Amino acid sequence: MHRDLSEPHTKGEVLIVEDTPASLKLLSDLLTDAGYDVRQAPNGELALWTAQSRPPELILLDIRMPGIDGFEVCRRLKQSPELRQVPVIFLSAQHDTDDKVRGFALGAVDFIAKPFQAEEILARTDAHVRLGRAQHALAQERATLEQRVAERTAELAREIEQRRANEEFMRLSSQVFEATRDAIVVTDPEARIVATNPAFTQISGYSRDEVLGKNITMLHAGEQDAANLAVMAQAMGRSGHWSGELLARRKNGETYPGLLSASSLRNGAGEVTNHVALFLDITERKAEQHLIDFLSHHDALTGLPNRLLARQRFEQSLANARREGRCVAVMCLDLDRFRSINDSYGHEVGDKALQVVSHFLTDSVREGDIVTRQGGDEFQIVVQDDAQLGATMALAQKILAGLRRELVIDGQQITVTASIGIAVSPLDGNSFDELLRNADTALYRAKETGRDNYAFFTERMDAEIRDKLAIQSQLRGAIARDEFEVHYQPQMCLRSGRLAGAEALLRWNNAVLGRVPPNRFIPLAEEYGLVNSIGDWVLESVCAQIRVWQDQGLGDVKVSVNLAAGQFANDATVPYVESTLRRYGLAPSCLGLEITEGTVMGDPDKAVAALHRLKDIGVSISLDDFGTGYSSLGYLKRFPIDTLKIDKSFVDDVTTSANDAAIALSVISLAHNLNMQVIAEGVETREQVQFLTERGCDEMQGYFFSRPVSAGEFTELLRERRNLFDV
Ligand SMILES: Nc1nc2c(ncn2[C@@H]2O[C@@H]3COP(=O)(O)O[C@H]4[C@@H](O)[C@H](n5cnc6c(=O)[nH]c(N)nc65)O[C@@H]4COP(=O)(O)O[C@H]3[C@H]2O)c(=O)[nH]1
Repeated sequence: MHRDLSEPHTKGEVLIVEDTPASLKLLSDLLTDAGYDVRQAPNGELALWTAQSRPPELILLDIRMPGIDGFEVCRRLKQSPELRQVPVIFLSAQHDTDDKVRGFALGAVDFIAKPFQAEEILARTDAHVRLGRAQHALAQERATLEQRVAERTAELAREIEQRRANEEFMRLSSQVFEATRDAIVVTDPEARIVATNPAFTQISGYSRDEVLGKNITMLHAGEQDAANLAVMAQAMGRSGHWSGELLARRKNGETYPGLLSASSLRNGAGEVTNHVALFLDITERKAEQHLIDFLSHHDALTGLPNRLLARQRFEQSLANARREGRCVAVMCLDLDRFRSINDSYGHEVGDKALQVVSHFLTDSVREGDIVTRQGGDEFQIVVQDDAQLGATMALAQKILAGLRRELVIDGQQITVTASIGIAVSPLDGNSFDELLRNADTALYRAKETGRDNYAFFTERMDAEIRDKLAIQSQLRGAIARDEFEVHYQPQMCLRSGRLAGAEALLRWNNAVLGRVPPNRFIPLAEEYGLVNSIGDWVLESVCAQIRVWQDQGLGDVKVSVNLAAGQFANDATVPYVESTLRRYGLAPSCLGLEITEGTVMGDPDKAVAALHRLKDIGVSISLDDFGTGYSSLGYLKRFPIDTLKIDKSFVDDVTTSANDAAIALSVISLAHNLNMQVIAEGVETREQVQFLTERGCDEMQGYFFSRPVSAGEFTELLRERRNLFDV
């Protein structure tokens, strides 16, 4: 309820408290006339109420009044916070000193003695109103000042708090810079190093002083990782930030993978002031990652690839195999009665056995083959092979034989056998899962047939392969066991009607396999590398037999011997033929060599040279199966061949098929044009004989004249000089 005195519009507002109406009027009129705003109160209670309702600037207070007197009014005024400052002038009798003392004690500012003197009243009123106003203004100014001081103090306190917070932040930043495990490198805009932290020294091996002022690229691995560095430089130029992996180099020259986060700092004008690089040595993290990758792709017990990785590699193998026209075989291998190993020796030994087996398998396969384990005692092997599946079979046998040998684990001997199921792509499927499923089916068959065994998924293949395997194992000892015999098929000269010679045909009679036709075992002998020793044996037998016939006076019989592709390609064949003829004292004209069209056309240039070497010995050469392949006439001219042999397949229908007749005829005229002889094989009927005779064929052989017969029977033929045309 303070009045606003900033712009006083009266001389002052005065409350006059006087119980004597005449005095009250006198004072009131006097002051009103003097320009004061006057309020009146005739007793103490009203005085307090009036003052309370709006504080005056001055109170003229009579002391003696009925009810509460002036002293009490003054005392109460001084107790009121709103009115305490209002100056009080007591109105009292002239000489009452006690009143004055008491009045001043209560806070009065002055006394006006009765009877009133107008000038005194006006002077004192004026003085105290002015004084009050001055004091009020002073108080207001002080309050404003105090408020400003308080505001400034608060502002300063805030500034101090802000500065303290900044300092705390700086202290924290510097602690972070010092204590962080990330290396921090700060450079100027030209990438020259201006600051580093201790982690940088720890990671790179460089002290701060060693790198200050140097270009930050000195910390990079260089050439090996140039591409990444270029990517980073580009990103920094574009966006001012890059994070990723870089290969860094330590002071000792060692490189290490770092995880880097680089940023450019800019000033208010947007210019780059610094670059900051944070990086971590992630060598260990990488190693852990590799381990995790390894474990997620490998079996933890054996370290072999797991199904996931095996499938990936299988896909590659299959793609390669398709490109090269090869096969991919998938084997499922299961250790027989493995549970009993666990039961008898404990799981620890069982685990070790699995590890030993996995090493053994890994050592047994060829590079590029894949061995995997998919838990338990089951292993899978992916084998790259050709259509003959020789490598697959050899591997299966090698594994079975190798495992059969006793394994030594922790000093204990453990016998392990295995069963193997095999499926082959493309015949048995083209996906890893399908082949595994089929190999698994084959595995059950291998187990059913007595374990320690292998089986193919396709039964036909299984039978074929078993058959091949049996031939292979029997063929090895066939010469030693004297199981071979040479039969001779007469070859007739059509002009003279006489026996011109014979073709030597090999016969194999094996105790286990019985009679095996040469068409079956010769290609396998080629495959297993046995054809040279067998061929040598045939040549030796034939030469020995010719020697016998000559010694028996049965004439110069000319015998044609079949030369296998392996023999033809073998450099040792020519010297062997030569030395054998010499050993038996035979003229080379006694011997003919039959080479198939397929053999010479494989590599015709090489064949020309090889044929010349044979021809130089003096033996005659005939080209077998002529017409079945694709002989180039150009080469035929260059081959030093004596005789073309019309294949049985043309002879068969020579009298019934115009085509075959035309072919036979062409072969005959071609041979004659090239100064070669013609012999037809597989002649079975009189009509064929007649047809070929009429067309000028020189010689013939076939069941019409005689089947291939033993040396003994052929000796009889020679001796009797039987006319075979009359059969
Ligand atoms: N149906 C029928 N067949 C007839 C007739 N006349 C002959 N043959 C058979 O036809 C084959 C002819 O022999 P090749 O074309 O040289 O074909 C031979 C030859 O390529 C190969 N061979 C036989 N002996 C040897 C040998 O000592 N060394 C080599 N490298 N290969 C041999 O085995 C093949 C088959 O020989 P073989 O089974 O003895 O079969 C022989 C023979 O027994 C006939 O009128 N009708």
